[in-house]
Amino acid sequence: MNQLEKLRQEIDSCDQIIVRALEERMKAAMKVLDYKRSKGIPIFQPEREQLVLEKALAQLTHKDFSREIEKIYLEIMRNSRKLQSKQLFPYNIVLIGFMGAGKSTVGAHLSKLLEMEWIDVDQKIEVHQGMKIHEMFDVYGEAYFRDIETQVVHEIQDRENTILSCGGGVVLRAENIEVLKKNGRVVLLQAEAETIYGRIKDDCSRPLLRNQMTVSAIAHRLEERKQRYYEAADYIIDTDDKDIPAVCQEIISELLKTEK
Ligand SMILES: Nc1ncnc2c1ncn2[C@@H]1O[C@H](COP(=O)(O)OP(=O)(O)O)[C@@H](O)[C@H]1O
Ligand SMILES: O=C(O)C1=C[C@@H](OP(=O)(O)O)[C@@H](O)[C@H](O)C1
Ligand SMILES: [Mg+2]
Repeated sequence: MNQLEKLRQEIDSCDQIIVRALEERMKAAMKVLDYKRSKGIPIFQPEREQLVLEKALAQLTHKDFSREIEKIYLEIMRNSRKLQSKQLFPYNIVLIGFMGAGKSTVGAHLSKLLEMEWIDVDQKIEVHQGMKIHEMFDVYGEAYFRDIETQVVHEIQDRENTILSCGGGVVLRAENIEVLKKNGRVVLLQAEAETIYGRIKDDCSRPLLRNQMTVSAIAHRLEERKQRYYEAADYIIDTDDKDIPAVCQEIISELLKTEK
């Protein structure tokens, strides 16, 4: 055996240890998951990941490698979250609610937390059409936008284990909700008109509120749509006075509470 082969053997034996250890780690993570579920303990705890990372890095004898090992560890934990999410949420998490309820922001945050894929329907429409939503309303009108919205909803219907942030008007067509419910559970994010106003008053990207950004105009439109939101919702989350991480934790615990 030449020198290179001997050195490669060293790597091979390291790989054997790594693969075995990773497999054991994943099995242990699954056991922790089952235990937490049975006791109703929050499953995704970002602060715990930081501790795990610190403990792992403290074991290093060669501090020169700490940056690389840290990156590998972050990846291990990212994959662990992904594995757990696949097990816990084999369906799509569909976020609906009025403009400013937080569907897009919560979707992005949930996606990082759960390491699940995320589609923002409005963003997909913008890419699809090569223009902003408000331009689409101006140039082609709302009816055209609604048709594209329905088209995109159909395009994404076969997805699984994905977070889908919808536009506020997705409930206006029963067909959209029917399609989204095939593989998804619908979570309604709620907020009072005053809260919504506070969140979006300076944002002019929402054409339906462009010339009527007032609490009463929001309250009026909210009232018009309320029934549709409630009918579509499998879960309802109030978001007033909750920050984004708190809304995400509540969504997760509500979804896990009930096996529908
Ligand atoms: N729970 C919340 N607490 C504070 N700000 C929020 C909350 N949810 C959303 N926001 C803010 O409100 C604005 C609109 O949120 P967005 O996610 O675009 O809503 P939507 O997609 O439902 O229209 C953003 O600036 C976002 O940061
Ligand atoms: O409520 C609506 O009818 C709409 C909501 C918007 O999305 P957000 O709810 O994410 O703002 C966007 O789809 C479009 O401006 C129409
Ligand atoms: Mg949005």
